Amino acid sequence: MCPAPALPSVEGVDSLLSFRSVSKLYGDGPGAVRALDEVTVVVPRGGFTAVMGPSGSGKSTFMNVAAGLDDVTAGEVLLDGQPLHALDDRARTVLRRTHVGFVFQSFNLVPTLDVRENVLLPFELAGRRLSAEDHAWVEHLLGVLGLADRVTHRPGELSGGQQQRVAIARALAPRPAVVLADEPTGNLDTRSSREVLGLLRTAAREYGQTIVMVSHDPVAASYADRVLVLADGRLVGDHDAMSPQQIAELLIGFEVAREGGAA
Ligand SMILES: Nc1ncnc2c1ncn2[C@@H]1O[C@H](COP(=O)(O)OP(=O)(O)OP(=O)(O)O)[C@@H](O)[C@H]1O
Repeated sequence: MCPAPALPSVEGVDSLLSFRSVSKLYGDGPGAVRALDEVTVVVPRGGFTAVMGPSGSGKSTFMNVAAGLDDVTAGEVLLDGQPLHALDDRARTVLRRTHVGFVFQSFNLVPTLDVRENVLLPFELAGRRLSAEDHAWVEHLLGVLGLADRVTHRPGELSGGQQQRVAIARALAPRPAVVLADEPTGNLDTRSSREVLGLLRTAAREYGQTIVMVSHDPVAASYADRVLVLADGRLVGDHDAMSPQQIAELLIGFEVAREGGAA
């Protein structure tokens, strides 16, 4: 299996995604919600980054903005060196198709396509023929994710966890430069979760893919080599790899500080 295609490095460092003072407001006037508040961060190529934080802290907004699915209110986002705000919708779509794989909280599978067709959809959309290595990688993913005996089933015939695994296979299949995964293990049992997390770690370490994963789960985040913490739209933590216990303590610390601040 060959690594993800090499892409030019950005800004002198090998960064794939960077946020510069990014703010995102929903609505305006006194009722506006500041979902991201002056977030500045550089995500290096080939890293596995977990994004954590309480409900409503801005994690999904972070992912949507990173992918150019949502516009920022202030600041800028660069994906593979390209400032997203400077691209029109078509150029953003092309950039996403060539560089980004998604695992959404809602799996966004195509109900009329079977498992294999769903997994191969990114190739179809990009007009890309599968190489022998692509075929081998897709079969490997279907096997590791426990989907080999489900390839002709449609999403409606699968459990929630199986659908989630199809979404993960689809995101990883074309070996995109960056995979944005929002709670990718949310519907999975312990064993399937470990397999998915191991796969994401392999994608980063062995194939140089950049993984950004939102999770509430300290065990899931402990597979990452970096942990970002958001609270009220602000980046309040940026840590190297930690154990599940350390992550749990960190999150409890932030909760206590917030409650103290709110009291
Ligand atoms: N389309 C929208 N319109 C208005 N407010 C929004 C919209 N999307 C998100 N928000 C608000 O922005 C803030 C951040 O939301 P976001 O979904 O990014 O949080 P999150 O950390 O992903 O939450 P969760 O863990 O519950 O999924 C929240 O206060 C939310 O209510």
